[in-house]
Amino acid sequence: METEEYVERLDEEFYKLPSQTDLDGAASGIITLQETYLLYPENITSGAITGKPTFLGPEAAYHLAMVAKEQKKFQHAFLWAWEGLKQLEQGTLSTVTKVEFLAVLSTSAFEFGNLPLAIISTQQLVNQDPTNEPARNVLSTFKLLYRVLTPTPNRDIFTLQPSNSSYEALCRGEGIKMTPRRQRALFCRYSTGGGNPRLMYAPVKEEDEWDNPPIKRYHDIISEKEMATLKTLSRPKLSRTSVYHSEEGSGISSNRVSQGSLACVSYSVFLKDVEDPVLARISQRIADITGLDMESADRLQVANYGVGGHFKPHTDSLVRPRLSITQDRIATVLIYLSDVQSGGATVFPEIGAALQVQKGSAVFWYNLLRSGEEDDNTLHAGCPVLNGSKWIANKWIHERGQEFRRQCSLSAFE
Ligand SMILES: O=C(O)CCC(=O)C(=O)O
Ligand SMILES: [Fe+2]
Repeated sequence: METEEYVERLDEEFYKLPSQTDLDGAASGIITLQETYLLYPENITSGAITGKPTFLGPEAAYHLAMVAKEQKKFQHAFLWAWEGLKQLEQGTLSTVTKVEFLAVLSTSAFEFGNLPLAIISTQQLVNQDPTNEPARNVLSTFKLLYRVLTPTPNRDIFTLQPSNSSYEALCRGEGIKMTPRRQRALFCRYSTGGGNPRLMYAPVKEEDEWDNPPIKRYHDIISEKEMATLKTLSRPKLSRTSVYHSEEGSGISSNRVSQGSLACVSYSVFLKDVEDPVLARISQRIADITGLDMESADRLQVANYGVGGHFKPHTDSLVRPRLSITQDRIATVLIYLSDVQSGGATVFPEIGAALQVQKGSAVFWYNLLRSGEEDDNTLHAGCPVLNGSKWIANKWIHERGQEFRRQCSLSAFE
């Protein structure tokens, strides 16, 4: 092959390779996972994500450290630089030098609030590179600070501390606020949707997931074949998720994280009922089970999250401004179209609930109180997927048409 032709071919292939944005997105996704699930670099390399050891060499460690530093996550920056340095010392060849790692250790230890470690790292940096004038200056500044500052306990940079976000705790399975007494009042039953003829012969398995606000789970409400059809219909149309934001207008939001990367995505699509008989069937099934009218509901939204993909705490109701004549999203039906090896639960930080991903089941709750007010307790989030691929489908049911199906209340608290 002629050189020119070869170069042309390379150009053609080049766009398929991950871009810098992809790599930064992947790194950012890994750091999100580390924060949420309290993972150290060695957990990542020994297989927390894929289930088998993942080789991340010194270059990857350095990239992760730099991305973490840029996001002011200095502990993670330190730990990744430490990991990279360890690999160099074990003899792994690398284009990143010891000096570069020591520089990251020095700044991140200082920014994190561990001055002695910052001094040790900078001292080593100067030892490695005695001509490095800026490093020598930094070292004397650190030493001076050490002498003049009132001693405070050094923050332990080697131990990850959980943040005080109840969303992240719930994702790790901590802080679930259910008491045994309340638990005893949660039941499973076969439901006919209040005597719906279509469910008389084939009642659905209904389980109380939560009491207040009530959250129900319906098991086996969609077949393997139907789930496969939804995925097949969605795949060619999936695009980065956009979320409505009253302040920002409609647009791609970082709320549901895509990061534009290969490794860390949430893609979604709305499917019309006319697209396939499966969609009309699902709408009908939801109507039968919930007893609500589907006329004003949104189209079915199918979404897929890759590793690191998540959806930050939000409510599904639109409330202000009430945009559509079909009024607000009175209720949500969230169908799980896949299992997830690890991570990805749906959590409710205000009430301390965590719903596990369970393929073929759907969860249902009201976003609005009977008074029409938004129920703040329905704030919820999709936890980052740690291992696997998560598929869901959302049906948002609107107020219009439910006037005779769900009684209103004059009390603001019901
Ligand atoms: O992914 C989840 O578990 C939650 C998704 C969600 O809340 C939404 O799509 O509105
Ligand atoms: Fe939601």
